[in-house]
Amino acid sequence: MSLPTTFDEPILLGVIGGTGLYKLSCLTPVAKLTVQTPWGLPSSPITISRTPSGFPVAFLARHGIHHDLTPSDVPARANIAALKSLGVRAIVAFSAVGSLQEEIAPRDFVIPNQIIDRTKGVRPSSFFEKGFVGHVGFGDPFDAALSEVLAENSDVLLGQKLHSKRSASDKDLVLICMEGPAFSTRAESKLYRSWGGSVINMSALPEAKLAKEAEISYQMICMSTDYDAWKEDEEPVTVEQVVGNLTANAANAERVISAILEPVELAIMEKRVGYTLEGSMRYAISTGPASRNKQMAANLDFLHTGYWS
Ligand SMILES: CSC[C@H]1O[C@H](OP(=O)(O)O)[C@H](O)[C@@H]1O
Ligand SMILES: Nc1ncnc2[nH]cnc12
Repeated sequence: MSLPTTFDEPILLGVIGGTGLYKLSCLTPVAKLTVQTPWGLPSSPITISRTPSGFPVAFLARHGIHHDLTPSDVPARANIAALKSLGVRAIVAFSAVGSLQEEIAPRDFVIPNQIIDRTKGVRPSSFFEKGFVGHVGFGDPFDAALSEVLAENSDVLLGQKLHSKRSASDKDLVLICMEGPAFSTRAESKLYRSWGGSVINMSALPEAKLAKEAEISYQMICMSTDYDAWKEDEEPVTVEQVVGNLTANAANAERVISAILEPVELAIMEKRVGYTLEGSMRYAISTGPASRNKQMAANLDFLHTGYWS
């Protein structure tokens, strides 16, 4: 059945699916949008569905619906800009991750609060470039209010643990984002453990940075699929292991998705989530008005309409 290709209401919540999550199977799609942006097309068409109480949710498959994009090739700027253009205020992003700590078992879920960047500078990582320079604060890469709503509502796993930082005194949950596509060596994996890494993936960056620049609240929910390569008594991770654990744990992923969508939508409607960054980019520009590149200014107007025009 072909779906409508337009949708006229603002869509406040976006979900980005990672490896193994190519659609929101708990919801029925009501529209499928192809959104062109100044940074190209997103990884996939954006599917709109409604939650049981009628809130629209926008879903995007990070690697494409057939998983044909490597982590380095994901058009993250187009993905974030496309969601922003639909009115999205908050993004819940899913990711398959390796565990760097014994206590985070494969199939556990993790809501990290910090990131260490181990990408290699090959991914366009900002909407701001030469000719229009802007700087965004990234000390706290994830949105604390969104993270709290997710932590409160995700503890629905059968037989597995949810790891989240609920108070200032809890240990940081640090996500290492590496370039890939090859997995880490054993030596790298041990190095990341010595840095305090909790989990590792190839996808949090630049997604999280771009969401900040777009003034969108962003939090990643990670599903652990393996112990990476640091465990001497185990074979290092393979993609079969990742996919096997994702498949075996699909019911828990569904449970988490079904449990979080409505509380997050409600938090956005009540402005508890999705508004902390509003207006922050307006004053984050270093280039003087007369010296700004006109094409870039036009592109940025797609993201933040009227801020600098
Ligand atoms: C297929 S294993 C490595 C791959 O899985 C994760 O993808 P995503 O974060 O989109 O779920 C990881 O980041 C790598 O891209
Ligand atoms: N060990 C690992 N390293 C990087 N990305 C991953 N995604 C799932 N497992 C991973």
